[in-house]
Amino acid sequence: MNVSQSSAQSSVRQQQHPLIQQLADIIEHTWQTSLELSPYAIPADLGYIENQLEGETLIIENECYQTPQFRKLHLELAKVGNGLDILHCVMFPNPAYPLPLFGCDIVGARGQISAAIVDLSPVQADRSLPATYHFALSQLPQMAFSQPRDLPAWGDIFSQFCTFVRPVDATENQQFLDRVQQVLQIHCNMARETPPVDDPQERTNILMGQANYCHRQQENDKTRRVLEKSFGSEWTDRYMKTMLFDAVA
Ligand SMILES: C=CC1=C(C)C(=O)N/C1=C\C1=NC(=C\c2[nH]c(/C=C3\NC(=O)C(CC)=C3C)c(C)c2CCC(=O)O)/C(CCC(=O)O)=C1C
Repeated sequence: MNVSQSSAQSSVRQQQHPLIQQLADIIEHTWQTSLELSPYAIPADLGYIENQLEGETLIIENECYQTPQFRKLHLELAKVGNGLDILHCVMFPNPAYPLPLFGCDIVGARGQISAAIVDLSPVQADRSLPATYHFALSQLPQMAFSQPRDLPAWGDIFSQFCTFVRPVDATENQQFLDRVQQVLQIHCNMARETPPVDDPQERTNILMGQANYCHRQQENDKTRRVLEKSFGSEWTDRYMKTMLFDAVA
């Protein structure tokens, strides 16, 4: 099933910022070529969402898969009116695997990306990444971004390797794209090589780490406000808890 081609052809990404289009294609291509994808059923009303409010159309497109190592791969593209373009991506490991959480968020307004973040976030209680990841990420080439951004308080869930920037030109857009591709490829390669854990306590620790990540991400009021404006707080709360950041614990 060549999903990436079909989804790339008929996707909202054609109406979004080029960096978001390229990132969505790269993420899909890397998943297709590095992981054994299976379908992941999402509620029929949440696959493609279009909402008109005060003349402004909000379009959300969700794509989900699963693999032996990942209970959910989620790629979401959203377009708010003709102003806001968003790419959201989270890879939730199967809690039997001691793997970090890959997360990526790109927000663009009127042709300028204002927030671009990519991270492999630890689930360990001491906030450390597995040594193999730490080594691989520390080997990545240093990148210079002229406008690094400060993380909000809930951003203590991100690792020391987190890239959070406002890319200012085509060179920095390309650098960010390269970084996402490098991080994603490391993650897919590591995931394939990582055996599941048997120890019940270790599995509990993984579940707790994922739950913490999801609960902290739900503190992002920038996301909440955009969704609430179109769908109200009750819908938004359910959406953030069941589609964007659904903890299994
Ligand atoms: C892996 C990390 C990560 C993941 C997975 C994630 O979902 N968010 C993540 C991070 C993150 N996002 C941020 C900001 C914004 N997010 C949105 C909106 C949406 N983002 C979405 O995914 C969706 C659902 C489609 C919507 C609607 C807007 C509008 C902004 C403001 C843009 C700006 O400041 O220039 C910030 C800065 C928060 C701050 O400074 O307080 C961080 C750290």
